[in-house]
Amino acid sequence: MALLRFLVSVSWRGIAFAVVAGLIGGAANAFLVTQINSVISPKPDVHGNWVTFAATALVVLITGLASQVILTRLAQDAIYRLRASLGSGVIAAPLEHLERLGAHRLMATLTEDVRTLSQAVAAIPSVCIDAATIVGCLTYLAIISPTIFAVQVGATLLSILCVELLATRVRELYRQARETDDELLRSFGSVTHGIKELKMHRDRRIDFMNRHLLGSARELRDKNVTAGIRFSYAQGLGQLTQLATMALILFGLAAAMKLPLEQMIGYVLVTTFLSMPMQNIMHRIPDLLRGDVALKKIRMMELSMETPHDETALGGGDRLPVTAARIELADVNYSYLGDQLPAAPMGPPPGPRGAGGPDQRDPERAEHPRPEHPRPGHTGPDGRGLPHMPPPGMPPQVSGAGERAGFHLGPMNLVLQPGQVTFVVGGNGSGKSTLAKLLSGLYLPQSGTMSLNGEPIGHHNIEWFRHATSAIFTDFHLFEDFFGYLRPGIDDEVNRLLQQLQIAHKVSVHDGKLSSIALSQGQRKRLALVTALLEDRPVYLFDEWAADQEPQFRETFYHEILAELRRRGKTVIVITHDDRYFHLADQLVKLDFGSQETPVPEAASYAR
Ligand SMILES: Nc1ncnc2c1ncn2[C@@H]1O[C@H](COP(=O)(O)OP(=O)(O)OP(=O)(O)O)[C@@H](O)[C@H]1O
Repeated sequence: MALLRFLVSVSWRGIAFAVVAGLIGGAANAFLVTQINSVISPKPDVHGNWVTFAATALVVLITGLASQVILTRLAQDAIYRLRASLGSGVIAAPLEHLERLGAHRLMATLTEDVRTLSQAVAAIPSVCIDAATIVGCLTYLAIISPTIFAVQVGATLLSILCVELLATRVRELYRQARETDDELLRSFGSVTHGIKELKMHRDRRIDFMNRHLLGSARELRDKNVTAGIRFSYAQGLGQLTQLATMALILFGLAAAMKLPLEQMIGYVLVTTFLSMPMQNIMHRIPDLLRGDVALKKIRMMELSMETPHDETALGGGDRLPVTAARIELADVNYSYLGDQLPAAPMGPPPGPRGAGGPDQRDPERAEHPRPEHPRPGHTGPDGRGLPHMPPPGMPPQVSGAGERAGFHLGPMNLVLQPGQVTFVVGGNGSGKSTLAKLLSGLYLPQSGTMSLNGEPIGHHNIEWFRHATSAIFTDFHLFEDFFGYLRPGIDDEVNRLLQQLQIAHKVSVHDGKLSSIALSQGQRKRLALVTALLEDRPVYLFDEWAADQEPQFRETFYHEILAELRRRGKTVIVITHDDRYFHLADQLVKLDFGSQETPVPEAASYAR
């Protein structure tokens, strides 16, 4: 079971201790049964006395407690590691992979899967202890009557088989329910983000509720109910098998084989002792099945630190950042591949651990190998071009049924110089933001060369390249703290910038923490600019930054802030639709449906 492998991977020593303690406990439990048996048996055993009973009970108590403590620690440690690994995994995953997964899937994994897995992992300690007790009791049964033992074990295996057969279907239902969870989370996302629209439009709201939110919720409920009922059948079947076995032994086997009374008493005692742990295990199985599904889902998300595209392995982060940046793009192409899942984003080649191929490290991956990530200009194993990817400069192809055609940007050829302001312009969806993600190092070109000060950029130095740029994207996030900037005098620096950007009356900073971020969109963008200016990096990238600013401050931005950055030798990239300011650019890059238009010698020709 993937769940157990996961727990063992956290600490096999801990598991080994817990298992040994559990087995001792199980054996002590069995011995307890012999003690009771010796007292109530028609031929009382002289060895059975209260001191031995008390000593055995103490062993049962201590070993049970010890394995419970060890396994609880282990389970919580596993959950902690999982949370830590998922958190870092999200940060480490390439942006394009996260974009393809979508926020709703990420949220479902970070909340639902982790919660489900926690429940499953937390159930494992008691399951282990119960299993040890069952082993102990069955061993005792084997000693008192090998015949009864054989029948009992046969019947137990039969009921396990019945439960397992039904559990396969139940597992599949839980898997489907988990997929529906993604949809439900997507609907909840629409509720929170689209609350204004839903409130304003009754018919849309009703339709949305019925078809999406309630639809997914109903489906989830039905799947869970069906799974629960099927599992109850499985439990019933298991119980029936056990009762039938008991009847067979008590009323058939005992008479047929003339089993002595002591053996029968021992058997009854053992089954009484067994019923509790067996029931416990049965009740925990749904939790374990759901946990197994959650773990597989987490692995499928490819967010684990073990994945070969782990960005923490990217190079160049420890190099000194450049002070002036000349960025050159030569025949650079980039394509989105639609939204198929699971995706195999670009990433550095697998490290030494992956030398045997990722499939060797994870048997589940071997079952579901990740598709190759086709790149423009690359060929498939048969030597022909791979599907979906247009050759450089060509429009995207419409792919097979159910897949959305991607978008292609390029080939891009441009040079961005220090002390130069470049405007990137073009219609909606022409690829400006995609170019911004390339220029800031969030995406890597799929073909062509992007270089910084003459050094080609790849996975080996992408972190170094990213550190050259301060970017404010259209969908930027504002942190309340100035993470990573806590240097002496930071408050004064920030407050001075807040004054300059005319928002000091709305927000202040104390110990690197902003007093508020409940601001208008324009004010929030000014705060983002504060962070960017604090970074003082050689490249500044603004994606439609001025669009939400009042006319007066827009003037300040284009005439003063950009001029100041140019004067300080910064390489400035401004994505804008505002043609009133095009004449202020040193260079204009115009995009049209992903293609770069022939450079216009006079930037002013775009001006009104
Ligand atoms: N993560 C993504 N996955 C797949 N396709 C994407 C993704 N992001 C953008 N696209 C597609 O790429 C194209 C270019 O998008 P981009 O955001 O670069 O355009 P833009 O020029 O910035 O547009 P706008 O002016 O409207 O902001 C669009 O057709 C869009 O559908």
